[in-house]
Amino acid sequence: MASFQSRTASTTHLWRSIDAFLPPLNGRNHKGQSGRIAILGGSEDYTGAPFYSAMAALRTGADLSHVICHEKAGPPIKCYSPELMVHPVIRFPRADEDAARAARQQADQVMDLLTHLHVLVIGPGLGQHPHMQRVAGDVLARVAADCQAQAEASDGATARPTGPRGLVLDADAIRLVCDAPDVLAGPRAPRTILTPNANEWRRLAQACDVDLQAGADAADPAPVPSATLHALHAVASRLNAHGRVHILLKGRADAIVPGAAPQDGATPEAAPPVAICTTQGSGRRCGGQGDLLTGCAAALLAGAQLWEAGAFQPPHAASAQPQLPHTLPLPLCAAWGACHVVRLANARAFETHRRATSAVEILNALGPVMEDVWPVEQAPSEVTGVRVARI
Ligand SMILES: NC(=O)C1=CN([C@@H]2O[C@H](COP(=O)(O)OP(=O)(O)OC[C@H]3O[C@@H](n4cnc5c(N)ncnc54)[C@H](OP(=O)(O)O)[C@@H]3O)[C@@H](O)[C@H]2O)[C@@H](O)CC1
Ligand SMILES: Nc1ncnc2c1ncn2[C@@H]1O[C@H](COP(=O)(O)OP(=O)(O)OP(=O)(O)O)[C@@H](O)[C@H]1O
Repeated sequence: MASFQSRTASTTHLWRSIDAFLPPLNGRNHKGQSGRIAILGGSEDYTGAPFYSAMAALRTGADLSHVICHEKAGPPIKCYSPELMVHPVIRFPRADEDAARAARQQADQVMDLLTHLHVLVIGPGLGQHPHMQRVAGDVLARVAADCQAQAEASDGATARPTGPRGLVLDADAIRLVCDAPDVLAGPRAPRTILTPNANEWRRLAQACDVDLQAGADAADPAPVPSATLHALHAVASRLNAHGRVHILLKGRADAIVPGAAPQDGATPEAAPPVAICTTQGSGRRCGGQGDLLTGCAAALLAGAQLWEAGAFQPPHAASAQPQLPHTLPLPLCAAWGACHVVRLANARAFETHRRATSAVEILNALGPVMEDVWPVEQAPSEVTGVRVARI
């Protein structure tokens, strides 16, 4: 069995990637060009989760952050923050309505809202109500199919997909993948990061028929045991055999593993790159940290995809296609960067708030942490004074 640990991605390469695809603050971009994100989640019971996710995306540098939620979640989320655009388009069907039809119609409305967005997060606060799951499952399948179809249509042409080409799936959305493990199987499926916690991971592995006990060695001293890394690779490969799906397993050390990527020219038995994040957080394990992580990952994934499309190149750049000095998958780098900053924000919030640290303090620490990690070096504006001209 190949050793995954020996192929652990060096953080130097991870840093270089994230440095490259963090949207530049050069005053040339207009609103939205550094990332347009939506969170599909938020139900009657859970309104905090989509708020944390959407706000974390903004604090990580995305320009626009939407929440698409149940009608009863809309008012509270709108009251939490004026910065979020909240669309409470999901409602339970009336007794005289055809439930499947109502779900389809609401999914249509959601799809309309997704036009021109870069990354969609599904799951935070979605809940397990069959109607919420049905609408979200329909949206997931349609985003996957649209991305595939539009990528095929644009081969050799300049047309670009108009819906999200990146997905982050967490919490209750992991159930959707468990129920339909082929939903992301296409060779041009959206680049997807699944972010299971230990509980969700067990469910996902079971749905993919991957035995978590195979090769398990209780004496393995690695932060993430080799058997777990193999299982992560097996599950990601089962979900997509073309390297489009990455799994970020959260825990004491976070592990990010891509599925098989035959297009990289790697031999089938070669081990894939793996990123492990052991950045010091704190002992505080309050709810909502996973939600913050999804928003950060979405913003960084959007940046990565925009960078790849040449969106951050200066005008008249010699090449529209930027290059990295390595072949680490972009979602791997984005996911690792998100783990790193959320852990740092946890540690920073804990310095002040100690046992009282909760998700809102971690959210508020994200801005200072982003500035520590990626300082903004100079004022973006080229305007140095006021000029009055006669016309
Ligand atoms: N403010 C809000 O609005 C928030 C809303 N949220 C939303 O709530 C919804 C449900 O999310 P969830 O996490 O409670 O459900 P799920 O993962 O099924 O856990 C069920 C059981 O699994 C276990 N367990 C959990 N983690 C584990 C671990 N690491 N390692 C091992 N075991 C673990 C644990 O059981 P225990 O072992 O303690 O008996 C737990 O009781 C979802 O929509 C989410 O987005 C949250 O994001 C929080 C903030
Ligand atoms: N034992 C741990 N030690 C240090 N950091 C951890 C630990 N467990 C999780 N984390 C950090 O917290 C982040 C969120 O993981 P967690 O397991 O709390 O997710 P979750 O249960 O899905 O969260 P949520 O409450 O938002 O649903 C992880 O990415 C990781 O960085």
